[in-house]
Amino acid sequence: MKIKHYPGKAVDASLSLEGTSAMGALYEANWLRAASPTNPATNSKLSRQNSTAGSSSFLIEGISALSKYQMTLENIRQLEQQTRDRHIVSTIKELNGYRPSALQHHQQGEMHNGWIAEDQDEMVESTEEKEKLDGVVKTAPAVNHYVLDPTERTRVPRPRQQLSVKPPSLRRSQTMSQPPSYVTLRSPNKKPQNLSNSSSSAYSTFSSAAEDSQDQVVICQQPQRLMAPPPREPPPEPPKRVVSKPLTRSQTSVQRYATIRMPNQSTTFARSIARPRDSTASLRRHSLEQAIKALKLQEEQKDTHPKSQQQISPAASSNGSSKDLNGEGFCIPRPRLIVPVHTYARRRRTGNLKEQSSGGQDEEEPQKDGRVEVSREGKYLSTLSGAKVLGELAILYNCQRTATITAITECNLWAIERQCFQTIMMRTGLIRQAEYSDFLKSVPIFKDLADDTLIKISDVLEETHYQRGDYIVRQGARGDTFFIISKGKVRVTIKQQDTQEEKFIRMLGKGDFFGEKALQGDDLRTANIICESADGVSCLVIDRETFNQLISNLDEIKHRYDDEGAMERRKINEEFRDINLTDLRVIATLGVGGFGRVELVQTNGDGSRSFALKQMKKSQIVETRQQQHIMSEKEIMGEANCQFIVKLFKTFKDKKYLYMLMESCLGGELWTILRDKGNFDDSTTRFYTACVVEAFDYLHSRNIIYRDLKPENLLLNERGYVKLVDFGFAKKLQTGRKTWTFCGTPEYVAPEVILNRGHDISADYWSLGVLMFELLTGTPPFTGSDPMRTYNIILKGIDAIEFPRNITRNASNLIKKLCRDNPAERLGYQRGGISEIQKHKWFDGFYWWGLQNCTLEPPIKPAVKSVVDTTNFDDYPPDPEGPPPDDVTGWDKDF
Ligand SMILES: Nc1ncnc2c1ncn2[C@@H]1O[C@H](COP(=O)(O)OP(=O)(O)OP(=O)(O)O)[C@@H](O)[C@H]1O
Ligand SMILES: Nc1nc2c(ncn2[C@@H]2O[C@@H]3COP(=O)(O)O[C@H]3[C@H]2O)c(=O)[nH]1
Ligand SMILES: Nc1nc2c(ncn2[C@@H]2O[C@@H]3COP(=O)(O)O[C@H]3[C@H]2O)c(=O)[nH]1
Repeated sequence: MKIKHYPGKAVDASLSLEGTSAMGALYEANWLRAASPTNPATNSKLSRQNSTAGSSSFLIEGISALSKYQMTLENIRQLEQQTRDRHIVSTIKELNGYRPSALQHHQQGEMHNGWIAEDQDEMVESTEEKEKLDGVVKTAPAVNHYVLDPTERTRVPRPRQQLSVKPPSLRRSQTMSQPPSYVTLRSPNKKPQNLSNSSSSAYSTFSSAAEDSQDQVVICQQPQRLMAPPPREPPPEPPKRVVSKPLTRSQTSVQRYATIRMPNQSTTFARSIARPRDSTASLRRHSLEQAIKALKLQEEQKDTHPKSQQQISPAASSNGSSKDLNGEGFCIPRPRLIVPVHTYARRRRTGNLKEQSSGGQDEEEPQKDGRVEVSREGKYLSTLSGAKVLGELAILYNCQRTATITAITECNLWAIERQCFQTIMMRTGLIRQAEYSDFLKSVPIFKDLADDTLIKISDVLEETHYQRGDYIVRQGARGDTFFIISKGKVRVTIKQQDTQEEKFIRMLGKGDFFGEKALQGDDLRTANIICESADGVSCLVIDRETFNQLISNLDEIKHRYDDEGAMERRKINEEFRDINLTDLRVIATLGVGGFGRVELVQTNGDGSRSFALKQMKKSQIVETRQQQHIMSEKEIMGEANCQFIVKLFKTFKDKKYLYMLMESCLGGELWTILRDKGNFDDSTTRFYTACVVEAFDYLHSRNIIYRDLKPENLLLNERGYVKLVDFGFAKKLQTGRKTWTFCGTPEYVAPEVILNRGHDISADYWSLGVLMFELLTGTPPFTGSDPMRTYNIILKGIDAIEFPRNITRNASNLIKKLCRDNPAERLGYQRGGISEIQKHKWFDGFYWWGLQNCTLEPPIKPAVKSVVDTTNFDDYPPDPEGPPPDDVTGWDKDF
């Protein structure tokens, strides 16, 4: 569920429980008045002209309707549970004004007059709508309105992150000290409020609307402010009104009922104006119509079993619910309904309202159900008849009537008073919340969650229903929701890459969940979920925000549907679960990085293996504002399960350092070998480049950008295979999104990074071209005496670079295709993806399969005599700086 914000007052969304006792008294008074034969309201003529129905018939009907309604409150609830239409359910839920969270939002909202939230900007699509909302913002107090939006929307690109600066390295300027041009990207400014476009029409509560003059009975009337009314004859004198001044909020419903029974009157409740979208409106209407149908059904049943009819006294029905929600003696107040019947006279339709919908049969049609016509701004919208609900929008949004309803035949309408309606919603909502909590508690993965967490979840979840064969989730689609199956079975399938056929994976049933992967990853669904049960599937749906806050940390959720690789990875990590820092013994230093040293270590009890322990000074990470990068490094390396990426087994921390325990690669850095050899031949370069292509394939298919390719970050294992290390700049991107962090190594950085145009995985293909060039020649193609000069050379492009003769034509062709100025033109980034690189002529005959299975013989076999042999590494003197200061600020709590 997403939170959408509507201007206006959130009265409907914020009914507090304390209010119910006062409300109870009000209802009681209303009930008595409605039931009393001397009630002036009931004595007044019904809207049917010259009706002989009279007050007594109305009264009788009113009382019996009242008791029936009280009996059928539960019906509404049952309807909510039974209905298969997900819109109905979500809508009814949406109507519930009971949520404590909604109340809080409302209270906050009231302090924020005149705002439009970002979400709202997204929601309002047309300028016209925006303008109207702007107007609303000015005139109406703020409201928080909760809307389930089933469409999974796109996100706004993240603003550029802070300039990333890593400390200088020993050998190469590893990261840019300053970008050449630094442009701070800000979040898009919030739309300025258009205060001049006020929509606060001084709309009279009982304005005698234009339609009044047209011999029509207007039941609800839309304010006329949006359209200049056509010139008309002056309206005839309106009939004398029972209530002549506008109602205020505190006035009782009895007074309002008195007014609504006025014949030939338009009845509207003037409040702040907020115009809900029509789609939402129609959803709501639909749900209420279903509710009324259920009421009717029950009534019919009662008619056929008259003995079962009981008249419920207000005292007996007013308080107490069948369900004690919390077991603490709290009873949900049972709302009392005042259901007077309003009769509206049938009138001939006039004006510009569309005729054809009724097929001109109005005159002849029997009067059985009654029909009304809906129009807006003078334009015909629809004709409603029999068990349809209308007038709910003004109540829900506390706004002026959004359409005009005109009786076109004789109609009997049942009216539910605002507060009563709200109470029904509150009550049914609370009952449902309790049911959801109970259900969640019965689901094993949630059983250990705290009660208040379960309540929070039940508070926001939405129930949806699907028919057999429906794709609940489609692989590749964007996803923003998490599902728990409450009824039925679904089938999980995954499209095969080669055949595109859907492979059956598993069945999921009641209590199972799905949809977590898109929320944890890059938004995209990784499998299809198809409704399997003949009688449909019901799911409880949770929005991303709630998922992240309350559920995502559950281990079971994270790993239930791990693919093979992830499972294997987890097993590996399990192995290291019990290893502590104190169990590790330092053998020698393997390297020095930006934040500290990398030591070769062994565990105390096991001399057969060795590990690399990267030790990073916390104070230095904070100084250079690299906290986020370090967290990302841990996450990406800790999850990666690729033989071309160094594995991270465990992390530790103390007051001064963060530690990463990794697999050790004792063949040394590719940089060292390159330095010693000067340059590599074509085939050696091909092997190492291919290893990187494999690593990139793994990362890019997960939408992870690496951003720090260079020979220093390529380590050889004892066999001579190359692995990517140092994921300090790696980042998981949202699909289709770019990132703006200025980072990398000057010689390897792509032009769009320098120009701060936003970059993505295509920047890695650029650096792959640079790597090829450096491996083949010993020097990167773009090399200046300082980073600024280097950037200038990069911006001149690869075509300005002279290729030495030892670079073959195919190699130079591939380098040029990788180092295209335009990221979209780079090989690997186009339709064929990374396979385009693998298929390039330069790789002709390369044994990719052998590489992937590690059966291919590497070109250089490093000399590694034992698991503690560090001869392939340079010698490093002890750290001259000594230990860093403590950092106990806690930023690293998740490390
Ligand atoms: N798993 C490992 N096995 C062997 N040596 C390693 C390993 N990890 C790192 N090293 C050595 O330590 C050096 C520094 O490691 P790394 O690049 O991860 O640190 P860093 O602080 O991120 O460095 P940089 O400043 O280059 O970004 C590497 O270049 C390499 O020589
Ligand atoms: N805005 C709108 N209201 C409609 C439509 N069809 C029926 N209605 C009903 O007309 C009612 C007019 O009063 P409300 O705005 O309270 O609630 C409105 C709806 O219940 C429609 O297409 N648009
Ligand atoms: N990728 C994957 N998803 C699965 C599997 N079994 C169940 N699922 C669920 O299918 C869901 C499809 O949408 P998501 O990718 O969001 O989350 C996925 C998982 O919750 C499986 O074996 N692999």
